[in-house]
Formats: sequence, structure tokens, C-alpha cells
Amino acid sequence: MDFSSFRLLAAGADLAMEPHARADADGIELRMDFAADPLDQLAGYDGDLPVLVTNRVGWEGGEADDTAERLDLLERAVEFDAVTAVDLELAALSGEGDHDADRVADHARDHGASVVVSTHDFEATPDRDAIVDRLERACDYGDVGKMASTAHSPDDVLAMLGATRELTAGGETVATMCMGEAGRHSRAVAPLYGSRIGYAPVDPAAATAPGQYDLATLRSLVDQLESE
Ligand SMILES: O=C1C[C@@](O)(C(=O)O)C[C@@H](O)[C@@H]1O
Repeated sequence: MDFSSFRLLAAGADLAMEPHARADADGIELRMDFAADPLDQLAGYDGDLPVLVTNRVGWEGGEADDTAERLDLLERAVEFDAVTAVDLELAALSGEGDHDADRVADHARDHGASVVVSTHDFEATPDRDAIVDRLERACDYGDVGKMASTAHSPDDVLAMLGATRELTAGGETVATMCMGEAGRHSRAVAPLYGSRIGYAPVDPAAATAPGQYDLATLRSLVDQLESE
């Protein structure tokens, strides 16, 4: 998946969303940890949109157990032609988890898939320098460093936007957003500061994180802001 410019992903657990996402999305994030039968879905997928697969582990806010099987599932997933990117947690790549995710990153690259290295803070937003440090580490492990934090004030969003701009100006490829109501607008604004990936559900009731806009709304907001 090409992240040289902003990509809006329809996020969810069912690839059947694809026809409903085609008009507004550049790709799909399949949250395998939410899906009942992710590999069967991928085997039967004949959609137009490329797929990024995520199998989010429990200690990073997802539903998957921290097992070798979680990573095995991701390895199988990147073998499908439609899968052109994989999400791996920075913590799992830097030895903080019970299982080393390096093998998945290597397998993804062997199959031509990009590696998005993600880190989340579901409680707060660190200061700008701490965000920069964390995203730089994430960028060292993959093609895109991604951070989603929880904002409680405009200052939190400013810290994330400032870090996004600083890293992008320095040549890094990052994706950033602030979760929660105070961070909601960052999802439309961060692309103007260099963020390369946005996530939104087709159905507003099926959000995969706090503060997401639905896909059509986020597409419209980003397009309007970028055209000004
Ligand atoms: O890591 C991310 C970002 C996200 O948490 C968000 O805030 O939009 C949504 C998740 O599905 C995705 O894997």
C-alpha cells in the first residue's frame, strides 16, 4: 500500500463493507481481532480496495491474545494478493510482548506488503518531544510510524500536530491521530500536517476507536480542508 500521500482506510471486521466503502476509501483496514473468520474472508475477497490487516493484541487495546497464533494469522494474511500492508505494534517489535513480531514484518516484506508500526496511548497524550521520540522509534521498524493518543485538551492535539509536522518535514512517514471527543478534529486536520493514514468505519455505530468520524464524513472533511 502506497503511503506517499494520505490514505483513508475503511476500518472494520467484515470485508463485505468493501462495496459500500469504495466511493470514499483508498483501502480497508481489516481488524482481524474483531473478525470471526478473517482468513476465510480474505480467501473469498474479490473487492477493488487493497487491505491492511491488523490483529490488535489485548495489551494494546485490541481483542487478540498475545500468542504465537496471533502472529501466525498475520503471516497467513499477508500471503493474500489483496493484502498490501500489515499493522504491527511497536511494543511487539521491540521485545515488550511475549512473542517477537519481527518474523511477521519479514514475511510481509517478502510478499511485497508495507509495514505500519503502531503505538497507542488510551489514557493521555505525551508532550511533543516524547511523541517525536516514540514515532521515530516506530519509523525505525517499518514503512510508517503510527501513533494514536487520547486528547483531553487543544494543547494535546497541538502536541500531536506539531510532532506530525516536525517528523514529516524531516522526511519521516507517519500517521497520527488523537482519540476521544477532544481529539476528534485531529482526524481531519492531521493530514494537513503530514499524517498519511486515516481510519473510519462505514457505519458510525461500528467505530474501531473513540472519536472516529464515519467514512463519508471524514472523506468530506479531509477533501474540503485539502482543497482550501
Ligand atoms: O491503530 C489504529 C488507529 C485507530 O485506533 C484510530 O484511532 O482510528 C483505529 C484502529 O482500528 C487502528 O488499528
